[in-house]
Amino acid sequence: FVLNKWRKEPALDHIPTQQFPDGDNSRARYLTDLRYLLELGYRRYNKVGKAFKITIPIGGYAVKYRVILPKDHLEEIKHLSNDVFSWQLASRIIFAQDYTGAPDRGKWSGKALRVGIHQNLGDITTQLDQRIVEYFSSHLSQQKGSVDALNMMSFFIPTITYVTNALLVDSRLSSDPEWLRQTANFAVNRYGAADDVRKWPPYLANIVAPFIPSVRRLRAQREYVMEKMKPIYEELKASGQLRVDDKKLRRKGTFGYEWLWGGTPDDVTLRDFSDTMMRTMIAAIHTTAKTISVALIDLLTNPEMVEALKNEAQEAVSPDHASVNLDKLIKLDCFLKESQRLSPVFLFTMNRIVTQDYEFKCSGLRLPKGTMVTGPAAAIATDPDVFRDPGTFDGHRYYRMREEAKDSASSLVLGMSTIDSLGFGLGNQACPGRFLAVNNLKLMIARLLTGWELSLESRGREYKGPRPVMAYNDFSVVPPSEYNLRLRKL
Ligand code: HEM
Repeated sequence: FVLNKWRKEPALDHIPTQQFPDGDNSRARYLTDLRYLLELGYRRYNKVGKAFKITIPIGGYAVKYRVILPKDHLEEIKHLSNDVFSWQLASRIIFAQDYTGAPDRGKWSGKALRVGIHQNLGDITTQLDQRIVEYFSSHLSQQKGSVDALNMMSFFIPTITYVTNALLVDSRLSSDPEWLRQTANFAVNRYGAADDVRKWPPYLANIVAPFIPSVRRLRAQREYVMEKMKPIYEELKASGQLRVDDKKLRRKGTFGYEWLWGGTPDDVTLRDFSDTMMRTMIAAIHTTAKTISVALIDLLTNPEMVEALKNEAQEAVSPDHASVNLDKLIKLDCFLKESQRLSPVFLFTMNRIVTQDYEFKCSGLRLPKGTMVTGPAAAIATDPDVFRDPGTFDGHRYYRMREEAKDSASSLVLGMSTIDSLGFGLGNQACPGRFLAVNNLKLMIARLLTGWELSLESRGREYKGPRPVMAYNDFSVVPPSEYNLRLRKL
């Protein structure tokens, strides 16, 4: 069986392998130093138009290599359909879904989410702001001069869980503490279950999986979501909204489940609908929490930026504090873009599995069916031919770039994906929730900057040192937990 499995591995001998030059290619090295490996391969191969591959030394993956594509190859595949370069299949492998039982991606869900967010973004932003204010008011000290010190991920995960839930599902669920606890846990469990499964060789993983505690929890959570979504699903089905011919009207709604519903196929099942809700939460919560935690560390280790962003935020918040004009938060947008450039949540994005043999038009490179490809997001973002002094954090970098290139300034905003800015992926399978994420991030930071004096704390003392380099576990950033956010109420 093992030999058979090996033989089925797509033949990739024509693509060079990048390894760590000192010969330590262990699992531990891969998990902690992947950024370096990708940068080496990017400079050596991608920069001269060649693809390279890296071994994935983690058991349980159904593929052995990741093929990292140069920019022109990524441009070629960015609009190819999910049926040819499939994110759905890639995520099945990355999260060892066949073993863990994590929910699969519905074919319609990305588009439904993207269109729903696009059509409702104004209302979404108003709701987000109200929920953020509400959450901060009830979870942070309100007395002038009082001080809170918070572990960022421990604070922002529940904040974003609450805010996202209040937007996606109505108060039946968003006011239920058990639902909030479970939704905050999905993402951790999905990664944890995949890691636990991969400790076993693939031929044993299927037998062992049902006994692994994290897998059992994930499977139980999936059933829990379905049970909780059932009344909502039945209500939506009975409402006959899917029979409304005008697609625009179908996708209008106060809550995410309504506009998502508008984009579902007519025969969507309860399983598919509840899996989509679960996957949306998984995709939304930890990514946004990591991004804001990293950004606040970047901000508070660059004191000159704090003043600039605070002044801008004060201009953007209305005199009665009732609303925030996001169009005025240009410097904040540029700052967040720089933070994402240097410490993206994912080292690579555009993970896809090729579903048929494919030959690139731009180079003639052949990829056999079943190959996993990806785009070197972090390496491109630190390429000196693209960014001057790329290793330095420069909070005004994108502001200057936008001033210098007025015609293309719109492509430099945080939510826009381009080949040099792959933090949210690229093309028709790029993150469908990114404009919501961007507005959420800006609102949270603007509200924090105008309501509190912010600083960093390390080991109980104010931290005034340099910006720390962010660590990665496998391909995902780990905001350093030794820095707490200190807030003094203004
Ligand atoms: C700063 C926060 C976020 C980051 C950095 C991020 C990043 C990404 C990336 C890189 C992808 C894969 C795209 C590709 O490979 O081309 C993705 C997919 C996705 N994102 Fe986001 N995202 C964020 C927030 C959100 C939010 C708030 C939502 C929902 C409201 C969301 C929903 C999704 C969904 C549904 C997918 C497709 C994944 C799937 O179906 O498995 N994301 N995101």
